[in-house]
Amino acid sequence: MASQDPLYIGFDLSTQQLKGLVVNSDLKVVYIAKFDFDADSTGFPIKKGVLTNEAEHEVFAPVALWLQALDGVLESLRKQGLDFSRVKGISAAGQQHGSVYWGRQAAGLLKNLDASKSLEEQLQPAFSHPYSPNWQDSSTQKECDEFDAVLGSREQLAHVSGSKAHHRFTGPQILRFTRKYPDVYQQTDRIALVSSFLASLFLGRYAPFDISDVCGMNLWNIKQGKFDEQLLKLCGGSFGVEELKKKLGDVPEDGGLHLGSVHPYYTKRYGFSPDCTVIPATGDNPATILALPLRPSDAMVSLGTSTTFLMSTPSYKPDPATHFFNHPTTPGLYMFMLCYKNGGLAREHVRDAINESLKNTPDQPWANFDEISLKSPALGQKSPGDPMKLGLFFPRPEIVPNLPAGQWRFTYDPATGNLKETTDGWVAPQDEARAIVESQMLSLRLRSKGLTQSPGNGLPAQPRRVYLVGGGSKNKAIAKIAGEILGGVDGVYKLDVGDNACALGAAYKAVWGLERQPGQTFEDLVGQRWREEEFIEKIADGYQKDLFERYGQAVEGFEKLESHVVDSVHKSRA
Ligand SMILES: Nc1ncnc2c1ncn2[C@@H]1O[C@H](COP(=O)(O)OP(=O)(O)O)[C@@H](O)[C@H]1O
Ligand SMILES: O=C(CO)[C@@H](O)[C@H](O)COP(=O)(O)O
Repeated sequence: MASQDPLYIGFDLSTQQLKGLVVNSDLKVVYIAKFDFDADSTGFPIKKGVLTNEAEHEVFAPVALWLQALDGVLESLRKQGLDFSRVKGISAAGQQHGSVYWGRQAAGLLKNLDASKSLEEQLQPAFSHPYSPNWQDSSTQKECDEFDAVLGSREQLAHVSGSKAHHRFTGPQILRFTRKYPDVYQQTDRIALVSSFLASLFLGRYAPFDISDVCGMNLWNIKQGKFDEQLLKLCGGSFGVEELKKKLGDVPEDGGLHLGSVHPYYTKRYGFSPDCTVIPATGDNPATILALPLRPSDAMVSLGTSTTFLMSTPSYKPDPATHFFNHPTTPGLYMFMLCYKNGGLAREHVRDAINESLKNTPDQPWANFDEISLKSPALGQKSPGDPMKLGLFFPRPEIVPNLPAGQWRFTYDPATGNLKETTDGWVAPQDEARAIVESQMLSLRLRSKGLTQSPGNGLPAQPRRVYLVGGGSKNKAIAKIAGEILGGVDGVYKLDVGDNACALGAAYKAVWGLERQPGQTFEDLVGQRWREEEFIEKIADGYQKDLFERYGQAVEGFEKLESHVVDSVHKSRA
């Protein structure tokens, strides 16, 4: 490859870090830089990337932290030797649902960015509110009840917007914001999503929302392709629809649109070419499905701070228990998603309890967790007639199902259907290593069964392949259990850049945006350049008949268990 061939950068502004990843036109990764919020930032009292106000169930992140991180990542790429003048396109991914509140000075400050100062030094006055509500926030129950009711039912809201109301979704968050900070709302010139905020920083002016990420707001009417007037009316509250529309801006349909060139801040400070083009930034989950030419029969499980289950599908089958978004690049396709708050951090909880109980934290902190989960029998059954051990492990309030923080442990006898809430027979924390992974995977299997199909040969419905991405995809013990439960006739795979899949998807979006032929789809372009042998690795078997059937029985027990816990929690609240 000639040294002047074009390069593309994808950024990933997630919960715990900002990453920047550079690829060439052959889709090969040539540079990676990471700014870890807890470890690398200065001046923010954050933990795992966020601040919390437990009294109001609020979780939020300081926006200035992200400004510091962006200069940090660009500096790091410079130190690694990246020649920024070769970068032809930029795209990005942001943690979904988070909102950024630009104040009246923002447009001027963005336009006049001064390359002799850092972004953090000059942009702090640009925000009417210094914090971005985070996807882990659960302060909006009242607003969610209003969203679920406004179109008649939560089913109808899911039908229109792709999801029932969720605490973290931007519409309910904005409505609460109008009530908690009415003056600040009035002083807000523009509301961004984390993704469009990042694109705005590169453009030096407000960037529009992306066609996929806009579906994480409970405001976008997916079938009509526009904001829903009734939902806007509710969300704008006493300030009205027109005021809100102005703050939200337009949403272009084309995920590969050329939004404009990078601001001179980046040409002067880092040596970007003045014609480096900014392509719409999308959500971190939509970007993740762009990390490979995903087929409708494949499933992706992102094991990040959240656990998400992702599929690309031509069928729109909204349901209050799941999410549908527009596909980030391809009209006519949708992204199906499940999202769990208790993903990586909940697994870390069990990992730490195990290391503590063994009074031994190895250099590889997951070693004990992995060893124990692999030697524990499936479902805790030492012999086939034993009851199955099933549980829910939620150190934080959960989204799926909507439950407060807590731990619930059961035994289930599939022969009689008998489910018993008990800790008898459980050895804590050891039994929890396998049980927490099983619990997370059983929930995914339960909720995705409507979208999977039989791969033929009389085999039961299941994904063709399961791709693991995100920080946890390095973990082969988790991969093995995932394959046993979810199946996958072709096996369980991880991407070569497994924990950077989201930034990779954003970088591929930039390649597609700049290099596509007229009418060429993302799948076609990436499919042609994709080199499977180099880019992915099979890390575990998928479908194994006996285990798949046994876990099929466990799914039935798990479904009962969840409704039992949901009922008892709701009764105790009533
Ligand atoms: N070897 C491992 N085994 C299991 N989980 C891991 C391992 N390494 C990292 N993780 C998990 O990855 C999570 C971070 O994933 P990442 O995708 O980078 O996060 P983000 O949600 O910020 O994008 C951490 O919370 C950690 O629990
Ligand atoms: O809320 C969701 C999806 O609905 C989360 O998946 C966020 O998008 C943040 O994810 P990570 O930081 O775990 O990547």
